[in-house]
Amino acid sequence: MKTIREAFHEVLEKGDKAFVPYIMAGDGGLDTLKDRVLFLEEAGATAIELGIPFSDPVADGPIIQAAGIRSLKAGTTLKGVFEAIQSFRELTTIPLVMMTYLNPILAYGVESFFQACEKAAVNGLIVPDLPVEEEVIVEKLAAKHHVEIIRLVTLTSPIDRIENIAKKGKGFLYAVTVNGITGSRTSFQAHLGAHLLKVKEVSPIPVLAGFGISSPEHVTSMTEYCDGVIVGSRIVELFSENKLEEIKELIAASKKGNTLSAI
Ligand SMILES: O=P(O)(O)OC[C@@H](O)[C@@H](O)c1c[nH]c2ccccc12
Repeated sequence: MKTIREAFHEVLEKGDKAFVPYIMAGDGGLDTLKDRVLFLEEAGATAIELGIPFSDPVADGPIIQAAGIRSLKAGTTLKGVFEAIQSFRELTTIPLVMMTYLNPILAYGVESFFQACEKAAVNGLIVPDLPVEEEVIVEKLAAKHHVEIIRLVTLTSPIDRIENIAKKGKGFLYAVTVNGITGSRTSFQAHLGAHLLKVKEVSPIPVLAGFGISSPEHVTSMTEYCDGVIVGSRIVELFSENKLEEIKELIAASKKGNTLSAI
């Protein structure tokens, strides 16, 4: 099993860019999780971001919210997700990054949560409603159980704050590309490329762009300015429509020598 650093190093050294798909755990039933993870790994994902369904997902757009509701209706629990991961984790080599709001972690018990992460070999954690200033709540336990906290920076963060966050950051830095919630966009701000280059300049760890990326052309053009992309809503949508070939095309666009022209 690779660490986040090893997985990214391998990809970037080849001249490819990283591709991290987001899936909602338990969307389609928890038994689909293994197949989806293995499919994404086979298709060339560098790591997988695994969402935990939550009743009040403030940063999620409509597609991911709907996936969360489907998953909760299917009876998904955090405990169930850990058990599912454990059951197939040995078959995978790429890192798993869990994305959850703070509340489910507190409800599970912070220490038990990190113990379960370690047992299931979860490498990283994204907690969108955990401000850097309050990370002390989880920092020590995360380190003890070998879970890297992935930090987010936004378009409106001043560059010195971005630099601070990047320097404290582990794994990779998540550069949010739009103001607002997750979900597909047709266009991005004109100065986004310059912003991403600036973030890259101050970050000692790989910078991945995420939010709104939904086509192979987006992937190609975004990766000109950073080390890779995270795609959520579009992947969730394509899985629910069973359009697996389109998922492969999205991932392939992050690899060197892909034939798509940038937009
Ligand atoms: O769905 P999009 O626009 O492709 O964006 C990725 C995003 O879904 C995923 O990383 C994510 C899902 N929920 C989140 C909450 C906060 C930050 C990030 C996320």
